[in-house]
Order: sequence, then C-alpha cells, then structure tokens
Amino acid sequence: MCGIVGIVGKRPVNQFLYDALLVLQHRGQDAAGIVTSDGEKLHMRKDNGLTRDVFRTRHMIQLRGHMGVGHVRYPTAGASSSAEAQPFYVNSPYGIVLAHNGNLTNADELKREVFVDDLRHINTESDSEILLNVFAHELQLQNKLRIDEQDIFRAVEGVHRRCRGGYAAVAMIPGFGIFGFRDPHGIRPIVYGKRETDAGTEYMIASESVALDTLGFKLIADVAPGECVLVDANGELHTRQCAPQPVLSPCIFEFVYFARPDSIIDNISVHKARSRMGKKLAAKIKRVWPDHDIDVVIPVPDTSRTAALQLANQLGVPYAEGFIKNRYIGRTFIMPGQTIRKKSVRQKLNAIDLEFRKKNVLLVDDSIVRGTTSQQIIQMARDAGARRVYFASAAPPVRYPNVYGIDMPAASELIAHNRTERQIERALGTDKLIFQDLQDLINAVQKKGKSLVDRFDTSVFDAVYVTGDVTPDYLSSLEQTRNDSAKQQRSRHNETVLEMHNNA
Ligand SMILES: O=P(O)(O)OC[C@H]1O[C@H](OP(=O)(O)OP(=O)(O)O)[C@H](O)[C@@H]1O
Ligand SMILES: NC(=O)CC[C@H](N)C(=O)O
Ligand SMILES: [Mg+2]
Repeated sequence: MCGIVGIVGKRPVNQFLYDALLVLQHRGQDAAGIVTSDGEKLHMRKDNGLTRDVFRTRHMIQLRGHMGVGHVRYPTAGASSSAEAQPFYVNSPYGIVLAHNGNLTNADELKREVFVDDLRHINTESDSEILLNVFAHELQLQNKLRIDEQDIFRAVEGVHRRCRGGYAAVAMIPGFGIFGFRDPHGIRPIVYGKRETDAGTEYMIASESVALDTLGFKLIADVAPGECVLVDANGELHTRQCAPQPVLSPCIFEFVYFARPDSIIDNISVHKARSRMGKKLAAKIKRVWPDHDIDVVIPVPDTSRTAALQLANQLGVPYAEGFIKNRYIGRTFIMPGQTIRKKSVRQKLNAIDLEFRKKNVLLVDDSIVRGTTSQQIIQMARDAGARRVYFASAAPPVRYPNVYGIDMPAASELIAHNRTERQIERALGTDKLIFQDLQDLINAVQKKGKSLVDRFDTSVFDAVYVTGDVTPDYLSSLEQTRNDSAKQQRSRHNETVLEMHNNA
C-alpha cells in the first residue's frame, strides 16, 4: 500500500504535504517524497525512510510553491531503491509529476508498448513510472500547447483503456493544477476535500480522509471509480467520469488492516466496520463453541483492538491489554523482508505476565497473513503463564496473493495457503483457532442496506480477482519475481539510476 496526497493552496504547501504524509505513514514506511511547483519550477525531495527522516529543514525550505504532491511508499513492484521512491516525474508534455497507490497487473505488456509504440524510456522497475508514461503519452496525443481540464479527462480515459489492476493516483502539472483519478473498480481508496481560508478555497486529494481531518479540510467525497477530480491553479474544481463502466469494488483488506480506523472509505467508517467484525466473530464463537472457557480477551496491538473490544463485549468476557506495544516500532507486516519482520514483532510487543498467568486467553488479531505475528505472540502468551492460548482472526484465512497494491505476491509465503484451518492451528501452535467467515466479513464492512458498495475485492480470501484478468501464469511469474528471496537478491544489486535532481 502507499499513501498519496496532493494540495492546491493559497500559500506554501510544503508543511501541509509533510503533515499529511505523517498521518498516512501507516500506508508505507519504506520511502517518502514531495514535489512542489512554484509556477515555474518543480522542487523535489524523495528518499528511502520515514517521512520524519527524509525531510530535514534544508529540504523543506526548498520545497517552494502553492501546489504539490506527496507519497509514502510500500513497494509492490521493482525494488526498495530510492530511485523508485515517488513521486515520479516526466518532462514531456508540460512536465508531469505522479504519485501512485496500487499495482498494475499488465505492467510488463505496458512497458513494451510504452517503448515500442509510444517511444518512451522507462528507467526503473516500478509500475508507477509506467502509469505516468502511459498518462503522459495519452496527454501528448491531444497535441496542444495550452491544455484545459477536458484534455486531462481524455488522457485519463486513455489510461483506463490501457491500464489494468489497482491504481489511485495524484498528479500535478506545473502552473496548471493537480488531479486525482481512481481505477474503474475503485480498488484503492482516494478522497478529496476543501478548506476555506481568508485567501480563498484550498483543496486536498488524499488516500484517506484522516489526512483531510487532521489538516482541517472537509471531506467532499470519495473519488468515484473511474472518475478524475481536478483542481486548477485558480482553485477551481472540475470532475468527470472517465470510464465507460465503472463498478465500485474496493479492497476489503483496507477495512481489515490497512486503513486507519478514523478514516471513512466509500462512505464506510473503518472503525465501525472493525467493530462489526468483532461482533460477527463473537456470534460465530457462540455458535461453534457455546461452552467456551475463555477467561479473557486480549488484542494483538494495534489494528485488532477495535474488533477485539467489541468481541469481548459481545461474549461478555473481560477485555485486557496484555501486550504492550513499543510506540517507536512501525507496522511489521509492511516491512520489506521476513528477517526484519520476525525480529520486529518481539521488539514491538511485550507481554504483561499477570494478564496471562493461569488463564485461558483468547488472543484476537485482525488477520493472519504469513503467521509471523501470531506464531510469536502465541509463544509469548504461553511463556507469560497462560493455561490455554486460543486465537481468533477478524478476517478469514488469507490464502491467495494480492495483486492490487498489497505486497503478498507469493502464495507459498502465506501460512494458510494449501492448509485447512486445523492444519493452520497446528502450524501456529494454538489450542484453538477461529476465523471469521468471509460472508460475515463482507456483511460487517458493508453495513447492510445503507452501503454504496455492492461488491468488494476479496481476492486474498477467495482468489476471485475483480479485474478478471489475473491468470495462473501471471500469478506464478509474480511469485517467482517477487518472493522474499528474489526481492532480497534484487536489493543487493541496488544500482544507482538516473533521477531528476534530488534535494540531497
Ligand atoms: O500474519 P502476519 O504476516 O504477521 O500479518 C498479520 C499481522 O500484521 C499486521 O500487524 P502490523 O504489526 O503490521 O501492524 P499493526 O500495529 O497496525 O497491527 C496485522 O495487524 C497482524 O497483526
Ligand atoms: N503499495 C503500493 O501502492 C505500491 C505502488 C507501486 N506499485 C510501487 O511499488 O511503488
Ligand atoms: Mg497487527
């Protein structure tokens, strides 16, 4: 996952972009970048690292201008090299800067096309650079010296015709404006909002509404699937549907894990969705295990807290915070390799023994993916003196790769792949394991009767990929090129590639 943001302001936007990236940090911890436009020149700073480490005062003062775009990265293509940090830039036509969240499923084909037909060079392994060049080519086809919003909309139509997969993007053309667009399935989230100031209205486009809230912007709407939302340099807002048959089918894993609970995605409160997951899971426990002997419900911080609290309430069992999270360690699931992920769980979580001693504990997590967290946490609960250790997951078993922007490319790395629930239970070393049913998860997120969403992308649970183009061949080549050891090898050969001037 990645976090994206774009702002058109009435004053310098560098600090606002930085602040927005800070609240989107949970979507990507590998690299951060900002490009601003002062009407004449672009200014860029991007590098590997967290937002607070990438931008020093000397960079901030150079990020001049009243509009800009920012990105925090969690790679799903290419390598973790700083050359693949975003935003990306291409100088023709007009100069375009783009920040992308998602993953293109036809990136290889597009890369060939972009070279052979469009005569464009792609300098990295990132699919986002391809997306930018496809857009640039489609805009170039308009063949105009001065463009207007209709030209941008037509170019986005071209992107939708050519690109497959998940893409929410924010782009900027210096002196012209910023615009955000979302793939025709609306797989990745993207919202926009406005803020009134004495000097006039300012606009923000961002991955999650939490970025709007914390900067004092009011949510206007989600960018609809296929839609493009454009704010020109005068601060005028223009929107248009650019896809012939958009079908909203957002990624359900955003609600399970990725998004912040205080965000609202496609009109659904993530917090409420997670509470309902807890409720449904409690109902399942009552159904399949009416004579349970759970003494206490303990969440695995952070993300599972909301669901676990509700689950405990519904079961009528005490809730206790038995694991303390080190606030200086980030999210382990989105760390780049298994060694660091494993090590970080122990650095991140520590047990308070007295909450476990001689008790039958039910540990609750939002999901079990590679099993890195659950395996260690179950052992920690035993070491802390628990009599029995049960485990419940607010999501069903994750059995299939994600191809739309979550870095789960290899089925063989997923603990639930090719395993029954009982086999997973044994592999994790728990006394009992309970998973949410998929239909319950869907109902929990959908908020019956009121939702705009008829369908979610649930591919990691059922291998049904909403874009309909994901073949076994694609999945096996993805597994080969992006499994953990392939990624490690690639990062050892991390070459320096040509970049736009970086404010070092
Ligand atoms: O089975 P795994 O491969 O371990 O993945 C699942 C775990 O990873 C995530 O936690 P993470 O530490 O990333 O973030 P959090 O603090 O938001 O819970 C998620 O919440 C689960 O705890
Ligand atoms: N997680 C994402 O959204 C990744 C964006 C893009 N595919 C990259 O690898 O940089
Ligand atoms: Mg977690």
